[in-house]
Amino acid sequence: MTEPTSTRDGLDEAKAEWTELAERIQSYQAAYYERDESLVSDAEYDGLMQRLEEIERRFPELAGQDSPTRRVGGGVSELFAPVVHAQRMYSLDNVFSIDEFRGWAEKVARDLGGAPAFLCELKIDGLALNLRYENGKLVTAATRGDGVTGEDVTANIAYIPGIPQRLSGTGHPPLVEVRGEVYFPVAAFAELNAHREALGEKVFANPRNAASGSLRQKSEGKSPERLALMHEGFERLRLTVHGIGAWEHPPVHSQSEMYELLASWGLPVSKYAKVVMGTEAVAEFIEHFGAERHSVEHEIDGIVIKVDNFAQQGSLGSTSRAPRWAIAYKYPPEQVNTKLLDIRVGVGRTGRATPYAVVEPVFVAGSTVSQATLHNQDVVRAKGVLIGDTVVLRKAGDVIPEILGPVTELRDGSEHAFVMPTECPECGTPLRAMKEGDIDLRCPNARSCPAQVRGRVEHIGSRGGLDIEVLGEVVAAALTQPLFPERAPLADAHGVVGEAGLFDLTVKDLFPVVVVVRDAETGLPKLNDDGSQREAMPFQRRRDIKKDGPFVAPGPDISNVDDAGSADSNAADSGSADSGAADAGEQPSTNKPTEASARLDFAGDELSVPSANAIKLIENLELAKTKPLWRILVSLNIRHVGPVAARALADFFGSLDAIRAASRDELAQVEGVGGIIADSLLEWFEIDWHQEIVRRWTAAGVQFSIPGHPGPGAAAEVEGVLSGLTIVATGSLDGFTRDGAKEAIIAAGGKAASSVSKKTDYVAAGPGAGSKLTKAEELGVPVLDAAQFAVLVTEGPDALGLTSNG
Ligand SMILES: NC(=O)c1ccc[n+]([C@@H]2O[C@H](COP(=O)([O-])OP(=O)(O)OC[C@H]3O[C@@H](n4cnc5c(N)ncnc54)[C@H](O)[C@@H]3O)[C@@H](O)[C@H]2O)c1
Repeated sequence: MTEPTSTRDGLDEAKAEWTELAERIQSYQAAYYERDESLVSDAEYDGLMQRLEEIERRFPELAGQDSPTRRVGGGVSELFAPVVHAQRMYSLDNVFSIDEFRGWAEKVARDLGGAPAFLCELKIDGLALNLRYENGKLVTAATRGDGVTGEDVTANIAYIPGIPQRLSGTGHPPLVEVRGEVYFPVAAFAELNAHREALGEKVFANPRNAASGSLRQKSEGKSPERLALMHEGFERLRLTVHGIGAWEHPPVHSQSEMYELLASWGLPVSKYAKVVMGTEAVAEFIEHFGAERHSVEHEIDGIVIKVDNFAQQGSLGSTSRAPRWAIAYKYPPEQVNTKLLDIRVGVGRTGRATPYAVVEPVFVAGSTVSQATLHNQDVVRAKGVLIGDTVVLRKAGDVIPEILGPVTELRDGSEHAFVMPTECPECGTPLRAMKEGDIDLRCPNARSCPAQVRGRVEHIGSRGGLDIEVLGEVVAAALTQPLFPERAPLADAHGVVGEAGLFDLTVKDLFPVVVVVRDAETGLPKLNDDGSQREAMPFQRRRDIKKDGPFVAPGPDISNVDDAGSADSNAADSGSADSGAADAGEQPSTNKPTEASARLDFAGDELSVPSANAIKLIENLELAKTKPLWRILVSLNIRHVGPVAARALADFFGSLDAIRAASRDELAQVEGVGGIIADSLLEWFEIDWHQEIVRRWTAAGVQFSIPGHPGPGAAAEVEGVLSGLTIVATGSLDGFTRDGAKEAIIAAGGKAASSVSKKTDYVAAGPGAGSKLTKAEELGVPVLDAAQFAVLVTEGPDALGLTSNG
């Protein structure tokens, strides 16, 4: 028996899916076009549209006139009078890869009988506007609406700078429709949002929604403050023209020529548009602006590629939704929606308590994001996010992810506000502001808060400190074990952790223990791609590794633990629920820090198979004792004393004793030190437990002086390729951090100065260099780029073949 046609081909299922999709898309369109809210991310929306198109390709009978694929999304709100466009306004079809673009270009070339010239433009993420000029005078301004009828926003347009009420020049046609995009420059968007927030107005999630929400406003019923805010919005909007509508017999033959004509009439056209031949040139344009996306003053979500010639545009025509002579290439999204699962607080090296968002893991701009910092409780309040909200998360390139705000329309009442804890989540000490008026809260227990000790120990091992390969975040955590600090290798006889005992450690102290991996600066647990906490066991011995299973500790203490599962459940019940790492108990994971694993150490002295890491750490600590004085100074974790200040202090004074003996003035006058660092040093020396660190490190053999240094003032000159030369580094130099550039100069025997004078021999300048570069040019000081600078610090000035200043 043959099946009925409809079910045989899966038409019924397809129809059900189509209906559901179409309804969802329509509800998203209503929120987006009418209320300026994005209930889902653009990428998700585009995905739904693509799916709808796919279904319609298989079942063309489903693609009726009312399909979202056939219509220009958008409508006309009752707030505004309707305006019928003289010529229809279109949307654009999309491609999401260069290959897809090539496919489109091939089809166009086939239809035209040859490859056309393409006009490449930035796709501005704003709001489409239609300006109707009659004999050179602006008559109406309207939004796109459904493409046939738009909303009359003429009154508001008058306030937007750069939109002429009357065209300049001559030769204006009786009627011309000019189309363009109204947008917020990125900087203006941030400022507008700040003002809106201060007035208790809804904050916009992105510049496109802000442009639409700002333009589509009425003055009726607004308080004077809100009217002022509305006008501020208008005045910050800008227009870029990107097309024409009705115009009988335009006097030019191509869109690019037309832009020249419109510009001559005083209309704002884009400076980025470019006519190119061939798909490779288009691909280059796409790649170029993909990399330079953030150097453009407005948001772009892609590139629009148009057939430049009007006659060719005409022969290709349009569908009911979009022209066939243009296509939008969309860049991968930088903004996504996800769920805010929780807001937790981390404590970093300096004791700062930082709220951070735990979100449902989501892939954006090349990686999976599962958390984002929220800086402090004011920021949480300002963003208006509640735990349980759907939030907009943005990650642009390599920039750290940021929560932009909530999607308030999706709230169901189950969300709740974040309350900033009053106590340090890691040690329970009451948090407080460092200074009056300081919004950041800190844990004042600098001495033994495990979070702070862990951060300091990691800093000691870092490249800018003693540069100890094995002493990274994992080992630092293991040495200070937050779940059972009193059992940590760095705990003293009273169970208090601290770095004083670092150089007294022996291999025996380094027992296997499971640790939660955390960030030293923020104290936030690092997460795996699936959102679970990252854990590690740095001192695992070979025989501890149980085949095919999680780690189980040997030894008498855990003889009753037969598998890791029951060890885990012990941990969840263990009495340390209020310590920071107790979070671990909430995460599904096989390797939780357990009391059993934290204890296993004391299984006895026998370390028949010691951990390779443990041996390496002890060896490296031994070597570190005689590292250069500046590295030892950095390792003391004195506020503001980084590698540059530490080198200056070490070179000038030659020993920690001499630094301690110096007055504030003597410290402050050293080049690269100054008042703030001098104060910080004096404060540091006053604290007992800091003295204790120095005493114990000294007793363990750490060298706090430069052998043979002649004493304060007689800085031991480093001999090198830059001896006798003064160099200023400014701007961002590729391959060097700011401190790194100075360090490189000093290490090569040069003097790293911070201001440019006649005595300066070279200035190395990268992007962002400001007045120093100008000064260098005025004084005729040779200016080097990053590549030349790299040669200078390694091979010296001769290798550059340049003469220095003077
Ligand atoms: N997140 C949501 O809920 C939601 C809902 C609806 C729409 N959207 C977004 O809007 C898109 C659909 O909107 P659309 O129909 O306006 O299409 P579109 O924004 O993808 O492209 C068409 C528009 O691009 C604009 N544009 C910008 N620069 C241009 C240039 N140089 N040349 C020509 N046009 C230019 C024009 O205004 C034109 O109308 C979706 O792809 C999605 O990104 C999102």
